[in-house]
Amino acid sequence: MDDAMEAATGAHFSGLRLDSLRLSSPSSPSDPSSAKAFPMPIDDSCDAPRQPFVIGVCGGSASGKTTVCDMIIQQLHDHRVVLVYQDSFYRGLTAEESDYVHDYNFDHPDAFDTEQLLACMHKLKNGQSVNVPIYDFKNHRRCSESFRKVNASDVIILEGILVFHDPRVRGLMDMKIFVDTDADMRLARRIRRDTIERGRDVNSVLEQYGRFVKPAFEDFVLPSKKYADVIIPRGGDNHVAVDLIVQHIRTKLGQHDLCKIYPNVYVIQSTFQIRGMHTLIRDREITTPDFVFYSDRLIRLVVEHGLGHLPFTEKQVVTPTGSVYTGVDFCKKLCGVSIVRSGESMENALRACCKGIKIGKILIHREGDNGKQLIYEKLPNDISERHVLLLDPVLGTGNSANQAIELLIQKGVPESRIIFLNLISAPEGIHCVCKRFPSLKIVTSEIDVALNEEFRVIPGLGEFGDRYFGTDV
Ligand SMILES: Nc1ncnc2c1ncn2[C@@H]1O[C@H](COP(=O)(O)OP(=O)(O)O)[C@@H](O)[C@H]1O
Ligand SMILES: Nc1ccn([C@@H]2O[C@H](COP(=O)(O)O)[C@@H](O)[C@H]2O)c(=O)n1
Repeated sequence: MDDAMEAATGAHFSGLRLDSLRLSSPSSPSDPSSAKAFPMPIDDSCDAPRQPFVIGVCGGSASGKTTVCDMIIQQLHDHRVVLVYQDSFYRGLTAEESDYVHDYNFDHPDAFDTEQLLACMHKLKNGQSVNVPIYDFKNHRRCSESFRKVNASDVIILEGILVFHDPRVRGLMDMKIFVDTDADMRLARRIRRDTIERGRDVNSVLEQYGRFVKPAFEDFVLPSKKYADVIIPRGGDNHVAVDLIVQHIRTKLGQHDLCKIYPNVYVIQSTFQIRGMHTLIRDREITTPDFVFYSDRLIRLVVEHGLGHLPFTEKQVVTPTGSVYTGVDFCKKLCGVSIVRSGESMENALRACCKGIKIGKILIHREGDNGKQLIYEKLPNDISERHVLLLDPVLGTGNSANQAIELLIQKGVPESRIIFLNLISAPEGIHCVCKRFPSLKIVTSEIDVALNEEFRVIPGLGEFGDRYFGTDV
């Protein structure tokens, strides 16, 4: 069988939920003595709390801003998203203004309390919850007794006709969307909405539209369209545009800071399913069979993603319908190398994906307390001609990984042909490996917070090998 490989490659993602850095559960021992051999500078920025991703959604009245926001929120169901309406920050009318409400311009920037909006947005960006006023369109007043509590989140969407007008508000946004809907459509929707929901009659809607809404749209809203990163024609009817925006947000959310520093670090896209499996294997109460079951599932995902980073060539096949399907042919020259002992837990998943794959082993053995290390290896003779999938479920200090990688390079494997697969990586391990071997790829399923003073991954999952092979009595 030798190299024959039947692997299914999935699209590669580099994703991680923002809040996955803030887990808490028991930690795992790593190798303190070897850790001292490579002092590692720790980049504190990795542990800094993350800022939420802020999206501004602007457009004329009744253009479909709220509808588009609802669609985005629905599709981002596995992230915490909150919606802030600029309308909530309408100033309440004074008694005098109320007497002349038909002369009041609700579409002018001065109609909003922008200072209060800014204060709320700054708090939310800093991870604090806020009480947002509730505005009553029928009485043109704020509810004096009640507020809407908006919690800190991964994504904050700020929606309103003038959210691009003030540069300070614009400056808070990571992404700016303009909802562009025909004026006649906006007017038709506004007549329907304002008569049904906002207690107006058709005449007053038309009069307000001609006197204030249309001129303000031309003076303030339309000129702010130039600040948009994305313009959505036809608003909520444009499912393609919304899908693309959601994809982009997901990519942005998934980018761990370390993936930005080291472009060869890939974190598989986090889903509730993956978080659920991590929750189980990190739980110290889980039984060994369950630990093995869920670890195997996660390992399989990491292996599949790792295989997606191998080169492939175009291949055409004829389907049973007689048509030609243009696809790809997998890379055949590859092998696995597990770092003994815990790396052996990943071998089955690799074999299940790559039929007949050769798997070598590297054992790094500490000899007494003198810092000396012995390396035993059993590797394919022609390893220098292969792509290598290096297997170790936890990347802690990075010391054993570096020694294993060093050995592979000595054997003639180019650094760029090594893909290091693991379930959990500590930032220190990533720094250690990526600084020394910048063209090697790391594929992992979660990046943890840090190593503690005993060089254990925090929150981690304990000693993986012992838990997997049931030797943790
Ligand atoms: N694509 C659409 N098709 C039909 N009705 C729509 C569509 N988009 C919005 N509406 C309706 O138009 C009105 C205004 O939409 P909304 O999303 O609230 O606009 P905005 O937030 O820009 O004022 C609402 O009553 C909404 O149900
Ligand atoms: N008391 C008020 C306050 C605002 N308006 C109108 O609301 C429009 C903005 O809200 P959208 O949901 O349509 O974006 C704006 O054009 C104001 O004219 C109002 O009529 N009465």
